[in-house]
Parts: sequence; C-alpha cells; structure tokens
Amino acid sequence: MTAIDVRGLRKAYGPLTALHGIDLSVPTGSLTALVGPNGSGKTTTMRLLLGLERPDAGEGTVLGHPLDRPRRYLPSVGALIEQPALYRRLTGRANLRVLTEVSGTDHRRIDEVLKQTGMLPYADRPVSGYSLGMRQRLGIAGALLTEPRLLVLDEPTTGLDPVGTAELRGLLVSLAATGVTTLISSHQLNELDALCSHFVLLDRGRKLFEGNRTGLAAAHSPVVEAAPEHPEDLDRLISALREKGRSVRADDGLLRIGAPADWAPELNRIATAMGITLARLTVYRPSLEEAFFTLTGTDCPDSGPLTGTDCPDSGPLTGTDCPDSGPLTPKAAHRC
Ligand SMILES: Nc1ncnc2c1ncn2[C@@H]1O[C@H](COP(=O)(O)OP(=O)(O)OP(=O)(O)O)[C@@H](O)[C@H]1O
Repeated sequence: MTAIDVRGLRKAYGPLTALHGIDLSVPTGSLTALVGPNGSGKTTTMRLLLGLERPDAGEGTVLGHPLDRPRRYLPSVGALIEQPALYRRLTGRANLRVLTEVSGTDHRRIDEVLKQTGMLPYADRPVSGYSLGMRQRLGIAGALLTEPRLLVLDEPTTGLDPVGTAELRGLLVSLAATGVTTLISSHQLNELDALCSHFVLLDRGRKLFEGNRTGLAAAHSPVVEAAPEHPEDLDRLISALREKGRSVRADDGLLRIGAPADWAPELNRIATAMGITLARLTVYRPSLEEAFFTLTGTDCPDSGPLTGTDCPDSGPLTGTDCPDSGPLTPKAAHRC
C-alpha cells in the first residue's frame, strides 16, 4: 500500500525547472525522508502534494485520491511547511483553539494533541516564551488536530538544539507507531538515517534514489582505505592503482579506493610487489550521508555551490567530526 503514489511530477518557475518529472511511492505507515541540498526541490514537492501549487505535469494519488483533487485528501493530511505560523502573545492552547475554529475541528482534540506532542505542561504559557523546539512541537500539535493519516513536515528540525531534535524524533517515532505516514524533509541526513525507513534523494529537481536504507547503502560501493608507511610512496601507488582502472582519492596521506571489500588483499599484494609497506588497510561501508554525497557528486557539504549544508556538527545527531577540525576519520576523509 502506498500513501503517496505519483508519477512525472514536474514544476517550473519561469525558466527554472524546480522538478524534472519525479516519481514517488511513499509506503503507508512509513517514516519517509525527503533528502536533498538547498534548492533540490523538497519544498516544491511538498507544496505540490499539498495542493498549495499545481504541477505543470504529473499524476497519481495521495491517500488513494487523485493528486489533482486535493480537497478530497487534504482533510486527512497534516502539514508543517517551514516555521509554524503562531500568535506569539497567545498561549499554546489558545493557538490550537484558533486552529480548531478555522478548521472546524472538535476542540476536545486540543488536549489530546498537546499530550501527544509533550506540550501539555506548557500549554497555558504564551508562545513568546517558547523555545524553537516547543514551537515546532506546537506546530506539529496543530497539524495533528484533524487526526491526519499523512503528515508532511518540511525541515522541522531546522534550528533545533540537540534536546529539541531528540524530542521531535521521539514524537515522530511514536506517531509512526500509530500508523501515521510521515514525509519529512531535511538536510540532516544522519539524523534521518536513524529515524526513517524509506528514503527519497533529490538533487537539482531530479530523483537520485528511492528505497530503503539497505538499498541506499548498496548504491554506494564499499571503500578500501590505505596509507603507505612512507608518504613518498603515495604518488607511485596512486599511479599504479589508476593504471589498474581503480578510482583513487588521496586525502592527507590516506588513499580511498572504490572497490569491493574482498579486493583489499589484492591491494596489499600490489603494494608489496612494488616494495611498499602499508601502514593502514581498512574497508568500510558508507553512511547514508556519504552515499548521498556520492550520488550527488558533492565532495564537501560546505564547499559545493549546491549543498549549502553546514559542517556536520550543526546536526546534533550526526556524531561526525567537523571535516577540518577533527582527526582523519573515514567520514571526514571522504567528505573533504
Ligand atoms: N515560488 C518560486 N518562484 C521561483 N522559484 C522558486 C519558487 N519556489 C522555489 N523556487 C526555486 O525552485 C528550486 C527548488 O526550490 P525548493 O524550495 O523546492 O528547494 P528545497 O530543496 O526545498 O530547498 P531548501 O532546502 O533551500 O528549502 C530552487 O531553485 C528555488 O529557488
């Protein structure tokens, strides 16, 4: 069963094509990540699915209803696009009451969604005193008022501190357990890696990948890392490997070679035959983030014009070092 099943979704703004005809199949009940750099088309995709804009082309269904009949499915959809629009002087509860009045929802839902989002203890305080995380949770509480079967959240973790992000993650997991399908966009790939079961990767308006985490990891072949004992041997080894058709990248004395895991002994033999001793020889599987940057052809999140992504330590749950500040971890080595 698919909650969202669309084909050939296309949208242009004047000369700029924001979406080049993408297909999406979001499984019912899944927590689906919509991942991509700035300008890749995440928000546009969500706006089209929510009927906020009309696609230039494309068809399909959302919750079993035709995409071009959003009024049929929107009553079962909750959405948070960018920051929630809240009245700062009103309390959280009063904000939700306004929403129930606008949407005609039973106001008895208010306490339920406050409880569901962990906001009940703060419900009677003015929103002006809320942290960013509390505002996001209140925004999600608002999106839950109509008991949606599909939740669409555009970068809900932006600006959240580690505690706020962890709380939001907990909330999304508990919602998924109730059968709600959630489509969530973010740049913070490692965070979604832990959270989501289904992944859609966008870049420059095109879909690069859709599938589960295993499929995504498989899309990025293992990497063999090696470092000669003597740095002066580096260039010779690189030339030899390239002559054998291997893609090789050198980062501060460490070679990163695209090759299957069982090729590592062969590398050892090649080096030995050349009289080179390897001080390091390891194989590792890429993280979701690395697979993504490989697929997009982006080397370093803060160096490419299309990424606009901050150093990984801006994401509280990545656990990676900032590429130029930490030791040469596999991740740091690969990324910059
Ligand atoms: N209303 C609009 N008018 C003109 N161009 C637009 C409009 N909305 C989006 N775009 C352009 O379409 C492209 C995709 O934008 P979109 O906001 O969907 O990307 P995104 O992946 O959500 O990016 P971000 O992470 O920065 O929010 C961008 O080049 C953007 O500038």
